[in-house]
Amino acid sequence: MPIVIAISGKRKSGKDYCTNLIREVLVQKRFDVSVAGISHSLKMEFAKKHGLKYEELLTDGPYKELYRKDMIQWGEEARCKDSGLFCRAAISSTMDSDIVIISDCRRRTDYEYFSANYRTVTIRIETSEEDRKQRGYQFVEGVDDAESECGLDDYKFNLVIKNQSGTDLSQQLNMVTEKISRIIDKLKLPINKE
Ligand SMILES: Nc1ncnc2c1ncn2[C@@H]1O[C@H](COP(=O)(O)OP(=O)(O)OP(=O)(O)O)[C@@H](O)[C@H]1O
Repeated sequence: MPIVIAISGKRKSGKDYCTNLIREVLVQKRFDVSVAGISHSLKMEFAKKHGLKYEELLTDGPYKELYRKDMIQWGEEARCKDSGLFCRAAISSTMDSDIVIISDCRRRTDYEYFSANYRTVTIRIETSEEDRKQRGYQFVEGVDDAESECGLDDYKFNLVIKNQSGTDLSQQLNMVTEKISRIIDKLKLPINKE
């Protein structure tokens, strides 16, 4: 069963950017690492259920816009019935990996699902509002004040990565690999044999 690194952060905090860096440093340490996304699994399930084009739903083009409202509503209803549904779907195809990075946790129920089912390390990506704006962020009412953006604001994360200008990321990435290596040693997991 994989170890889960559950990443969260505000829009444009750099979740994808840091996910890639974390994946790279762990691959360098010879771990078998997969990356999965909860929003991708929602889109996949929505596409299957409604006979739509999954790949097109991943883009920011007009196709996605056509279905955006229905997809959000369907996702909320499905989550109400089963809060772990999209988390389960996201990780299901990566079970053979040593480590799975979930790049887009947004809700307490996401962290609850992974923590209840996997050895999970929660990582928050933090950045300044100024940096987010430079990366294209603009406040949108109903989005940036919604549960999906604010639900984890007060969560006690295992690690916090400061991904903002003037901050060195390499030292922080070392903290991640050290934490993961300690967990693997402690659990005596039969991985990373050289
Ligand atoms: N430390 C950094 N140095 C340079 N560019 C960065 C850094 N962090 C993020 N970026 C850039 O900022 C943009 C937003 O980052 P990213 O897509 O990783 O954010 P996100 O949190 O995943 O966003 P969203 O919530 O919208 O999916 C990207 O173009 C990314 O390359």
